[in-house]
Amino acid sequence: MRVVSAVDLSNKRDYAIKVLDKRHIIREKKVKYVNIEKNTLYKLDHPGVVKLYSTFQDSSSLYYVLELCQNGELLTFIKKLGSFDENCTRFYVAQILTAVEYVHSQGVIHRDLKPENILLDQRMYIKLTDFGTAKMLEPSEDGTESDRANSFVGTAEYVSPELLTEKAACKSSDLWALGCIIYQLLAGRPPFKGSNEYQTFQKIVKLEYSFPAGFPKTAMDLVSRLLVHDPNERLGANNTIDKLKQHPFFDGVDWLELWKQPAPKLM
Ligand SMILES: O=C(O)[C@@H]1CCC(=O)N(CCc2ccc(Cl)cc2)[C@H]1c1ccccc1Cl
Repeated sequence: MRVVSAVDLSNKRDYAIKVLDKRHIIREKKVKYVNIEKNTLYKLDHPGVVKLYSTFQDSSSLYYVLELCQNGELLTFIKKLGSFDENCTRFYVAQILTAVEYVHSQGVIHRDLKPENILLDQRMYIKLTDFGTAKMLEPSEDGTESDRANSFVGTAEYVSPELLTEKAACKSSDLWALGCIIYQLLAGRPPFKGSNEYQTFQKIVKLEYSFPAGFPKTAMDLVSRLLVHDPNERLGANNTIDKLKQHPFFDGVDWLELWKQPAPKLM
């Protein structure tokens, strides 16, 4: 998969064009994912979700014309700065949380949330991307977390226990990933990291992680309420994301101004 930038000469606007090689898609048996990404992205409309403007194809490739996120991946900034301070973490986690809340309200589970899939635009606001592995819940499936989607495993460090044991994701799986992202923003590394994928999976199912010295208390409490084995027990599970927003870690966040106020200076 390649992403090239493009300019629409009629309106001088910048776009990102995601180019997928058809042979590769067929070889990787991902034909259904290209449809999922298209249908999901066309359906979603939120400042924290990358916009899909159009798709086209030629004999060798599929093209997705997407909103350009000038500042690239959140992961780049975590690597550059080492970790975020509490104030910046609070802002970015609040933005990610409202974007995830919106995506879930549309009956969609992202299933592969991670700092590489969280892009930053010109204003340094977040935009969720890479919905190729998202799952659109059938209306009947949108019940408690016991309603599962089917087999797909995300990226090792962020995958939830239920995805490893029961091969099925639910909205709460995205909350687990959020817990991993909060930890990583403040600690500079994800909570579960083995020397290989299998080691990482073992740590996840055994809930084997600890907080580094100096990890802020309220953030520690929040992360420990998200990195919980039972998907139903995670803070915000079963469509109670408001309870998540009320956690003391978010004290001071103005949820109504979140997508209007200037992003904090990353330092
Ligand atoms: O759904 C659509 O918008 C069209 C419909 C017509 C069409 O042929 N395609 C491409 C289908 C496709 C999917 C995978 C491979 Cl490997 C080849 C073709 C679809 C398509 C075109 C461009 C980008 C994505 C998609 Cl799914």
